[in-house]
Amino acid sequence: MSLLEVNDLRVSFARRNTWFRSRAADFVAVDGVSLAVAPDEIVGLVGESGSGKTTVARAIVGLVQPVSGTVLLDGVPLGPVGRRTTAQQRAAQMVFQDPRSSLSPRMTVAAIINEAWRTHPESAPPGDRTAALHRLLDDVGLDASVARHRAGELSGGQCQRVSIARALAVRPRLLVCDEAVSALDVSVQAQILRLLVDLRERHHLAMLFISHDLGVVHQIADRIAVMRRGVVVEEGRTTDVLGAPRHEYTRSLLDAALELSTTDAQDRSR
Ligand SMILES: Nc1ncnc2c1ncn2[C@@H]1O[C@H](COP(=O)(O)OP(=O)(O)OP(=O)(O)O)[C@@H](O)[C@H]1O
Repeated sequence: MSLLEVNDLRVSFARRNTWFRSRAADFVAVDGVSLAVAPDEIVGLVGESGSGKTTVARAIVGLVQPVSGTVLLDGVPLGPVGRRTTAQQRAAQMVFQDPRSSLSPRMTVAAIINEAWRTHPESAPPGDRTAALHRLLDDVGLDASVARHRAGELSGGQCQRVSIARALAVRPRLLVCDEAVSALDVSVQAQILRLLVDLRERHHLAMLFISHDLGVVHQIADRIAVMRRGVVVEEGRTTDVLGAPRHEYTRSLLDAALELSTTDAQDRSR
């Protein structure tokens, strides 16, 4: 059985007609998306900017209310936004693109993790929290001394490790990573990707990994779903989708990625 199942999800946003100060027809950002993620599986969600990837992610974790469709975790439908149980809120955690803006720069790393435990006390470790905090930091490849630092003093890669630790602190089943490595240098990107693959194995985590970068998704995803204008146009095993794309849009994304990497290589050789 799938851990996450999204069925026929539809999300729209109200639009205003500024000329007549009236309400225009709603804009449909996600138009009947279905996808599934098995336990321990990493599914990549790709597509160009504005295709609706983040909106799908936000609907899964309960940050936006869909017009219709269902999101099931372990076969259980998740409630509407604001009415999910705490266990449901914990189960799917999101890791955002820009770790510097998703962490409060003045808070220490210890305070950030403790806040997650305060929000979800049922996931807080019994006994010595300092030891648990250090284990958590070790889990994401950070030294225990980082606990005392404020988020604003850390590098982008360290901040993203802290964001991942904060998500792990509440013992989720699914990580929804939205462009989680896009703001990082290529070498740091590779380290964070390795960490995510590692965590999947150690914690039996499933992941929905959203990225516009096919190269990155190729490195991490078992399966890929390709979104265009609110619709999934193609999905399958990563090697199949990227090796022999069936949809013209996937082919155009691949061509664009190839062109970009050729230009990069030429720039580097100059
Ligand atoms: N809160 C909102 N109100 C109005 N329109 C929105 C809102 N959130 C998203 N949209 C619109 O929905 C569409 C899909 O946006 P979304 O952020 O999901 O795409 P995306 O594929 O994640 O793109 P990007 O990678 O640039 O974030 C876009 O046209 C966007 O402008």
